Amino acid sequence: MGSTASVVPRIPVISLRGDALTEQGADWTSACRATRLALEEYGWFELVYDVVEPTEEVHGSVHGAMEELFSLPRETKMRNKSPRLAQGYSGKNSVLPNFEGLGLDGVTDKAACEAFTNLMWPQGNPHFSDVVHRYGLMMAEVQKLVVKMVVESYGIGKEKEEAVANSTTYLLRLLRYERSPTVETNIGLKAHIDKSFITVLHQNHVHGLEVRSRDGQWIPYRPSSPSSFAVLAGDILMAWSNDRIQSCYHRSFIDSDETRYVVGLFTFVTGIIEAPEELVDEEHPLRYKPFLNQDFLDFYASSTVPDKNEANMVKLYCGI
Ligand SMILES: O=C(O)CCC(=O)C(=O)O
Ligand SMILES: [Fe+2]
Repeated sequence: MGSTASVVPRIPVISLRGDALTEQGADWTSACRATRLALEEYGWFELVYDVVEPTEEVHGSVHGAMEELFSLPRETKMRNKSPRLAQGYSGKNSVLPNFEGLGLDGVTDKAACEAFTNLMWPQGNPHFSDVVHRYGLMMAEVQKLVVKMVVESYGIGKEKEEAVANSTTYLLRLLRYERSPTVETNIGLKAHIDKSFITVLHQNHVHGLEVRSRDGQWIPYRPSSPSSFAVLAGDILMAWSNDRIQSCYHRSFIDSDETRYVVGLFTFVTGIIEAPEELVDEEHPLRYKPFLNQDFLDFYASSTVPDKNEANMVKLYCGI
């Protein structure tokens, strides 16, 4: 029997295949409960989503598309401009020397994928547009499934799930990590909390993500299969759940000589964020005033609090 003193906490792994994917399936209820508990206790989990075939081809196609995208000249990538947080082109600068990212808002909409593609390849690149659109749709399905499981496990009315689903926006971020030869640091992204509702991440075979546990230990993410997604709770989910779910604090590194590619789906909600009444009771009094996701993002962007990555920004914005 080993001591538990220095044991790194395990990450919850939830596998969705076969029966567990359908409401009628025998495992559905336990999968819903496991998902909710993982988000409540850890703020994230690994989801093995074994429903897309052939696995290697589906995921490999998007990594190939990213390779093609990031090999474009910097001036081309910089055409993807946005005043919004994390939506334009970022990285390969003194703040983020080992990182590069491009945002594609509205990825579930084919026209948005085409517009992004045409910005990068004015002569057109239907293959890229198609691959990214299909991958975005799949990730959106993953996100919807997670919302459905959480809502069901809390016993919240179906119309609330629909309300969330109908007002969700889908920002796809394509991320690339490569050790810069001119800097000492191996940091990819400094520790932070996503300002999203939910973040879904898929990486190639190169590791780098770490998530902080409640007792302050950094847990390295080592996906157990190529079909694994990391599902992270963002600040908006924390507020919506009335603090039952905690948003998760994470960071990334690049230690490898190989390039690390990550596809991230960051979802946001356009309507008013307000905890469902089922999540408010004597033991859990209302913790946040109703607010708009975009207003919170604007507040975050303009805030001058000393370390806004560490601070509980949503509490600061509308906590009761
Ligand atoms: O590189 C990763 O796995 C995480 C990326 C991330 O945290 C972000 O883009 O917000
Ligand atoms: Fe993040």
